[in-house]
Amino acid sequence: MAKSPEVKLAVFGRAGVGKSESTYRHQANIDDEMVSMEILDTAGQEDLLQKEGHMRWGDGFILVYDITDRGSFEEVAPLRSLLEEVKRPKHAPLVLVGNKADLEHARQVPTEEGERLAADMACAFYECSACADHVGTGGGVAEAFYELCREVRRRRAMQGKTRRRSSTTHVKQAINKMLTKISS
Ligand SMILES: Nc1nc2c(ncn2[C@@H]2O[C@H](COP(=O)(O)OP(=O)(O)OP(=O)(O)O)[C@@H](O)[C@H]2O)c(=O)[nH]1
Repeated sequence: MAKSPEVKLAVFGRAGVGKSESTYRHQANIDDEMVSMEILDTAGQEDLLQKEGHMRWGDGFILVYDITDRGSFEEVAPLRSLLEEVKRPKHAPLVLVGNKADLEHARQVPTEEGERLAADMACAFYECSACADHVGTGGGVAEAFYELCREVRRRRAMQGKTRRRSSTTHVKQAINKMLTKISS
């Protein structure tokens, strides 16, 4: 089985949304590849400088809100804007997670709103329950991490191709120059 390089993932979200419970597994077999993830569980209370530092550090990002806390949902879009600013001109791979899906009776954010926000941010969306003892919400936490790893890998593969293409272009240009010189 192939061994892939480490993927650095950072989990962001308001205090209490369930980020610690989300940092769940550090090695996984994803699509027949062993992926080791370094997962940073940021503190909900960190200041701007710390947030920016963690955003620069990460390869991929999980933005978490609590479906029973509308305020935590409203903090997602500003987090995403900061992420875009820090990573510009690149777009950082991310997934959106609505946690505490087991607390349906206390829901404040409808699933459709989460889906809409994810569509606006062009990322995958999961509603899940990070509670270890909760069974039945489709194992969303692990799947969210796996999908993020896949997205990081897809981007790396694309960047590799672009780099290879551009270095081939340079070689071709150099050969053309030499040939022009020789023939003139
Ligand atoms: N019902 C329910 N409770 C959860 C879930 N995930 C986390 N919790 C609870 O929510 C509380 C806060 O969870 P944490 O993981 O500490 O939250 P956090 O986002 O790491 O908070 P900070 O470290 O303060 O930023 C804890 O009591 C958890 O047990 C969930 O999916 N369902």
